[in-house]
Amino acid sequence: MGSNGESGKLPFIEITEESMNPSSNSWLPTAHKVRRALETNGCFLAKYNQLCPELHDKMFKLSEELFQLPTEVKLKNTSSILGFGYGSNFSFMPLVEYFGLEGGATLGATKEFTNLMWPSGNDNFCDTTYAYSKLLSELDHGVMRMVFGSYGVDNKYCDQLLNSSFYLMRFLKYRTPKVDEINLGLLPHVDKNFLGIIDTNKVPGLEIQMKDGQWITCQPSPTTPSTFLVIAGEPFQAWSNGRIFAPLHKVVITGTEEKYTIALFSFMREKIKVPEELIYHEENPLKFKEFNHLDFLEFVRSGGRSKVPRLIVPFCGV
Ligand SMILES: O=C(O)CCC(=O)C(=O)O
Ligand SMILES: [Fe+2]
Repeated sequence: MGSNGESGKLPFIEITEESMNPSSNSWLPTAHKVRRALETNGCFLAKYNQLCPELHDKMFKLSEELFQLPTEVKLKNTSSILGFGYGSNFSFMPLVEYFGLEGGATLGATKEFTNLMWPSGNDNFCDTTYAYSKLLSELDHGVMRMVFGSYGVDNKYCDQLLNSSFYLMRFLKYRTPKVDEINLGLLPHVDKNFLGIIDTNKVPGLEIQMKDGQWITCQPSPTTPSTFLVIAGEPFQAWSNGRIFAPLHKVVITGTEEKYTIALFSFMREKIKVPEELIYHEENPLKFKEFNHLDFLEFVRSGGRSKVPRLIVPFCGV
């Protein structure tokens, strides 16, 4: 994904191996940029060369193979958590179809998913998916460490939270609309994960609403490979006492080509609690009570709330 046209508005930040190392000179300046971007609009484009274009291409080819499996096989991908398994044929957004690899970026869960989809094995899918998701998870954790560090939050607290994280790797495919069919790929929503890393094939369609209300298109650019969208979800907003913005976004399919997306979403097992460093009792009092991330997902699922875009304030706002 890259920037051009309207998506020029998204900051573009280079995250190198060196700048991900907290003892390097470039770490803190990069951390401040990352934090400012997430506070301003809740997302930015990360140029991350550790994940090379060859691995990206290989992963997207395998994703096409995954979507070619028979429906009865696809339906075996289930989960007790809303949106974590296989989904398709939604009347309100008919173009999208997706799989969820729960426990993404771990070899065990990747093997389990592969064996469920290909009972006779598919080592190429398993090895590539694991290598790819591992690199994306390092970017995800690297970005979180930067935000925590930029706020001056105690490292111990940061480690405790990050060590409790787990991932959902989601594979999405959007077919093109038939005549007279709506072109909405994904309803406008705000993510319920902590942080997300999004990769796409060359087909555009992701639109994000900036804090000022303007919608921008996130345009994949052939001239900037190894570029990924980093996007904050509502739990990160609560953790930061409201300083990180979690943007509304949707997918609209206008062209004649199918869009494929691969996303890695992080979730926390440890309670999410605003760090002391982010509460100034007079001017910036506590705005969110501590909460359990999985309880938040259950709150979203229950009571017919799943189409309400913003739910963190009703869930744990003070
Ligand atoms: O396909 C995309 O670009 C967006 C996916 C997304 O927003 C999601 O899965 O929450
Ligand atoms: Fe999303």
